[in-house]
Amino acid sequence: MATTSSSECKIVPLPPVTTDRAELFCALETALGSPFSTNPTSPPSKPLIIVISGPSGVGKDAVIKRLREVRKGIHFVVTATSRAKRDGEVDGVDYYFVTKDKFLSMVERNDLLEYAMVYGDYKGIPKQQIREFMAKGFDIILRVDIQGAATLRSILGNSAVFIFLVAESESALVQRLVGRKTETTDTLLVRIATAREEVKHVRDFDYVVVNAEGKLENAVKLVESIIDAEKARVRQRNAVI
Ligand SMILES: Nc1ncnc2c1ncn2[C@@H]1O[C@H](COP(=O)(O)OP(=O)(O)OP(=O)(O)O)[C@@H](O)[C@H]1O
Repeated sequence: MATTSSSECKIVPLPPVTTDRAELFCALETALGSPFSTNPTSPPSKPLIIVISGPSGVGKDAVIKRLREVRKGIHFVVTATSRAKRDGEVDGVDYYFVTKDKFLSMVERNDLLEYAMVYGDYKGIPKQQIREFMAKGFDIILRVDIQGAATLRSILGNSAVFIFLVAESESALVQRLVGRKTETTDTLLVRIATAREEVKHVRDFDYVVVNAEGKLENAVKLVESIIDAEKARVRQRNAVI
C-alpha cells in the first residue's frame, strides 16, 4: 500500500472514506495529531535458554539432533563429560570428552553453569559457550538429566524454558533403552528404576512433550511450537549467564 509521510500532509478536515488512500492516510494522521509509526509493533524477541530433559533413553539426543536440522538460530551447548566416548560419538560435537582432572579444574575456575556426577561420570555445562551464542542472538538448547534440570531451575528460575520429554509409556521407554544396545543389564536396571522415579518430576517443568515410538517428527514439531510460542510472549524471559 502506498502511503504518504506526514510532512506531505496538508488536509485537515476528515475527507470521506472514498477519498484517495494517501490523502485519507494524511487526514487521519493529522486528526490524531501525530504520524503513524512504522516501528515494529512487537519488540524483537530475546534469545531463549531451552532446557530439554527427560529419563535416560527417552530420545533427548534424537529430538535435539532433528531440531538442529530443521531449525536455524539455535545453538546446542556441547556438554563436557568425563565419561568414555561411545561408538559413533564425536568429541566437540556430542560432548567434550575430558579427563576427570581437567573436569575438576573447570569446576575450580567456575567455568560451568551446572555440573553433576551421573552414573559415575561428571557432566557439566560450559558457561562461555552460552554467553557467546546468546550475544549473537542464538537460542540456546541445554540437554540435561532430571537432576541437572532441577539444579538449573534453582539457578535460572523462570528465565529459561524447561521441557520434559517422555515416552508414551514406561514399557515403550524400556523397549527403546534395550533397543539402543548401549547398556549392560545392570546399568539398564539402574536407568529404568531411575526413570520410574524421574517421571514424577514432570510438575517442575513448563512443558511436557511425548516422544512416541516412530513419531520423532511430532515431538520435534511440538518443541518448535513451544519455541515459537515463547517468542510471542508479551513478557519475555530474560536469562543472564
Ligand atoms: N520417537 C522415537 N521412535 C523410535 N526410536 C526413537 C525415538 N526417539 C529416539 N529413539 C531411539 O531411542 C534410543 C534412545 O534415544 P536417545 O539416545 O536420543 O535418548 P537420550 O534421552 O538422549 O538417552 P540418554 O539420556 O541415555 O543419553 C536411540 O536408539 C534413538 O534412536
